[in-house]
Amino acid sequence: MEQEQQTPHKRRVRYKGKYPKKFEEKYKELQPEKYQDTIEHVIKKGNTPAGMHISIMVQEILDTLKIQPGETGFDATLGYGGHTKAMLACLNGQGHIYATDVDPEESAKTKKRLEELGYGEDILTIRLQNFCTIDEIAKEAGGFDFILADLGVSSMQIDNPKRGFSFKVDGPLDLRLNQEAGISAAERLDTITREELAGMLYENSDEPYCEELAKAITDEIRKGSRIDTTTKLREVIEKTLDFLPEKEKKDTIKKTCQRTFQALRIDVNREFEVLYEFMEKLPDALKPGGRVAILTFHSGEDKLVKKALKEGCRAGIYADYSKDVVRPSAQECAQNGRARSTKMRWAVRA
Ligand SMILES: C[S@@+](CC[C@H](N)C(=O)[O-])C[C@H]1O[C@@H](n2cnc3c(N)ncnc32)[C@H](O)[C@@H]1O
Repeated sequence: MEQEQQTPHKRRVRYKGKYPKKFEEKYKELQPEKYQDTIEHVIKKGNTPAGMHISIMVQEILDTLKIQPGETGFDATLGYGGHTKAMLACLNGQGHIYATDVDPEESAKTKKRLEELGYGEDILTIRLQNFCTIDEIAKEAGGFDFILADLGVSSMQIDNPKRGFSFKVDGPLDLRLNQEAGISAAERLDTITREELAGMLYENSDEPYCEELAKAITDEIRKGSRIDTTTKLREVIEKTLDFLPEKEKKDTIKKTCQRTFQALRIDVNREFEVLYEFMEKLPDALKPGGRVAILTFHSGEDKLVKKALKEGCRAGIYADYSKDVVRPSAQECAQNGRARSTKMRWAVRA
């Protein structure tokens, strides 16, 4: 008799209560191919399934970029690949998209996912590279007919506690888009001066309590207590703002946590520097008549993009650009809370 193949039994992830709460416990959401019903249910409730990213303003981007079969495009921020997939569909099998991301962990998963959908190297080239190297990629591609940049972080990165992006869950205070390069936010705090930290909080996220926070954080570190987890940083913020009246304390602490984490993320990933470089190189990467759409998520990014496009248009580099910002619909914001802060700007190369 043939021996029956023994596959080791894998125990279901254990969690307290009726539904899993922690990222790593959400085993159904983390296997979307197997649990499609769960994914649909989570999205319908206005949430993003663990390990997934819901692409923002997809239709508005496609309307702006007007992609035609045979064209060559660049997706500067691959992420989960939702926008890339929608743009690839417009090519209808003819043309090519180049895409970059600096996150080795997530871009490997996205590459595999898109390959399984039939988007191989013949139509899609994925590079683990910073989008500020757009000039090198444009040279290889012979210029682009369309370019998309959906700035910031993906939901997979925010929700994974090991990445340290969220003050809501405990994890190492890392905040790097690429955990294999550079230094973590905890390491950055180890040696930062009070003045430098106050400046960073103010410049990167307009933090009104930048002075108080910079003092509290650097005092804590000087006492020998490293701030190396998301919880420790949140606790210092809570203690520093404890003087606030009860009725505004909770909300202000939440907003201060958001701004502080954002400021550190911008710093460790040099987000303003690389965005500035990208905007400088953008005109030469676009073919005449080529179109670009850029999604930003905070005022610092938006100001930088707006200024570059406006000056470019004045100088005759762009034939047209978005005078007003384009926002996601109320319906999209209701379905996906993470879309609420999105602003889209576009331009057409002269
Ligand atoms: C908002 S997500 C993009 C989501 C994507 N559009 C989608 O539909 O799934 C932003 C992505 O850009 C990547 N990223 C951020 N800054 C980058 C940079 N300077 N160069 C390359 N990738 C970057 C992040 O790692 C993240 O995966």
